[in-house]
Amino acid sequence: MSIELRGIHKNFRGFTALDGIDLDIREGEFLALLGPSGSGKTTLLRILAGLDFPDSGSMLADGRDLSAISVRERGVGLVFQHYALFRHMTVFENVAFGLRVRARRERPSKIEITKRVTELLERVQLADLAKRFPAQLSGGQRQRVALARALAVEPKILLLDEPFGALDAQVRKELRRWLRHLHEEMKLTSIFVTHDQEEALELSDRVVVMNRGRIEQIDTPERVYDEPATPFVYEFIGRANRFECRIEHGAVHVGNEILCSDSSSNLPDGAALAFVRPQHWRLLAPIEPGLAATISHIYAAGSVFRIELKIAAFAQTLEAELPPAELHRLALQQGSSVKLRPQELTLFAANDQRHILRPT
Ligand SMILES: Nc1ncnc2c1ncn2[C@@H]1O[C@H](COP(=O)(O)OP(=O)(O)OP(=O)(O)O)[C@@H](O)[C@H]1O
Repeated sequence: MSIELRGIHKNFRGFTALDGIDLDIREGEFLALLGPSGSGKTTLLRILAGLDFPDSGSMLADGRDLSAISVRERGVGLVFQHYALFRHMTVFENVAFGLRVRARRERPSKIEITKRVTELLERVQLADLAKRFPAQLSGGQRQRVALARALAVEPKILLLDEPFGALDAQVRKELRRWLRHLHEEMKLTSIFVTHDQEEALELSDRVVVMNRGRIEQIDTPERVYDEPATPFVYEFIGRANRFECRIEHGAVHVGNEILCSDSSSNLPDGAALAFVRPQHWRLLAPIEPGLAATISHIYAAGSVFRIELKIAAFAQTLEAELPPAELHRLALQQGSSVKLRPQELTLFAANDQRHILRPT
């Protein structure tokens, strides 16, 4: 099912939860709604599910007015963070529930229900646990039951609200990969709410970054990370060093220092925000030109080292990231003096126009 949202607004007693949402959801895609707490993700999902209604705006599903289609007819499968499984029913009965309560003329036969539920339990790798009750399952298993139950009614669209939010990191990682495979195998259209950027980037075809009831960017995971459309997206996705700066004749000034300059670019003069990712700093010997900095801490972080630096010229702590070989080659340690030069820098000038500079 494809969905087209235009100008969706939603207020709760004077508080604007959604502030003009325009969004096209394509058939077969996996879309992540990503944003901080309170940005409107759940409200948007509830509106799509038909559990809530917008104050204004239009919604079309395959060209039909979605608001005129009842919740049942919308064909949505819903999975929430807190698995609302029926405690007194077995896994099998939980999954069969949505089919058994259908009106007689729409209800599949008993044999068909058994066949469909058995197939689904195999798909979610729970066939062996069909006779167990929810209390006898792990959190991850319960969420797979919740998913099988949502899928039993063959939804046209699957809506998931932080379905793995309550699970520990390892189980969460496994389940999200598994969910991605399931999405492809079953040719679903899925919308997944999360405030975990890693989850959104790993899972989805496109990420919708939300902030204060608005969409900041809709793009592929690569592009929201490499080419953030706004300062908010830059800081929300991935690690970032942020500078308030001034642009004068192609030079980016921070305090009395020059972060980089590129006279060939047509940067507009004036105030701007500059961002540098930790892995985009070059750390150089103190005799080289660049920002003078002192290493205040070095942390081992898996396959890289995170380096905290203090800039002498202005009160700011920065973060750089280096592979171990580079750290050892430069013989860097706590207290070392270095010069810093950005290899890549993103500037948001007045009117939010974005410029990506890659000084040589
Ligand atoms: N029924 C309601 N009554 C009043 N305010 C509400 C209601 N539902 C949501 N809100 C408010 O609307 C805003 C958006 O809420 P929403 O649940 O959509 O955010 P979210 O991005 O899903 O956040 P979280 O990640 O914390 O779940 C919040 O400030 C919330 O307090």
